Amino acid sequence: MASPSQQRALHTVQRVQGSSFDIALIQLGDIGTDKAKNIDNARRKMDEAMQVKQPPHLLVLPECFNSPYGVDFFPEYAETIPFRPGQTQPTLHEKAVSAGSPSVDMLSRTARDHKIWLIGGSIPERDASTGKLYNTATVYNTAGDLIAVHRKLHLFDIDIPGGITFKESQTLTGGDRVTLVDTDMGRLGLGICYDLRFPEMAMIAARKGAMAMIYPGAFNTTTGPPYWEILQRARAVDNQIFVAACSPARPESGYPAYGFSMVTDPTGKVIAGAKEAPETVYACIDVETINKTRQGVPITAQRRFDAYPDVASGTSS
Ligand SMILES: NC(=O)CCC(=O)C(=O)O
Repeated sequence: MASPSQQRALHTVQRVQGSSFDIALIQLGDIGTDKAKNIDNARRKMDEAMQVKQPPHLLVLPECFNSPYGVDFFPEYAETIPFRPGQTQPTLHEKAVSAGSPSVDMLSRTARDHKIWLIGGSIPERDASTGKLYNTATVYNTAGDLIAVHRKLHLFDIDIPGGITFKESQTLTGGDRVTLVDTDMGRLGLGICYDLRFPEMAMIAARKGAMAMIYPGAFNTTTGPPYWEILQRARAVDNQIFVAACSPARPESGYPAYGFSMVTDPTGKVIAGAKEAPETVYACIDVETINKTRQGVPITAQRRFDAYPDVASGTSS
């Protein structure tokens, strides 16, 4: 016999609150060793992405957009970000642009100039008080205020003989929390690249009402083909949410970023995507698709937490 709370859950399909919005993933090319050039290039590509008939409400950049992706580069390219994880008040635009981080300065100005929401990919971050380095995504509202950061939680430490060996932990420290961002459009979950492999983050975000998981990323030509798309579709289907992941384009040399930025809907269908070359990917995150998917296949209301009590039930708030 189901308990009263299970009975209630059986009849309540979890509806997501929010409004539909357009997203653009900027698959940047030419990320090189000249940091100022990387920052200028990102700004130019974002300006271009806004020159369409129906400009997007949210822009997303790739992982490590201001620096080559490599452990030896992180200490040199790291910037101190004027926002601490867990901070509840935004860092206002004026403070963000005067804090001495050229990347934050550019991102904050871009969000404000275009009056858009912006997930500024990620950059190597140096914590001002501990000196530790992180791989960190920053988020801006339409006034250019810095409203959230996500420090990559799971560091990319892998060793595939004959494929790729990478050890972010040689120079980086992992973050310590799942990041949810409340926007005008609704709640978003945020992860960075390797975080995509850990279903718990997306599950927690979805149970707490996120309508999409957004991942700045940089898979590579070894792990990209077998894993990049299927991981995104799995996160989307398991949680009946949208998933968007933004990569750099495939470079001629250096870390072989995979490309293939894409947006997946709550049924697991890839609704927009790029190939290897630089490109901006546009898609609509439609709340009603989430609600329709959940009504048709009501797994959000059918979970049997009585049978797996060690898995937290989460909350829709
Ligand atoms: N930048 C990253 O975290 C890469 C993750 C990756 O390639 C993977 O296979 O996972």
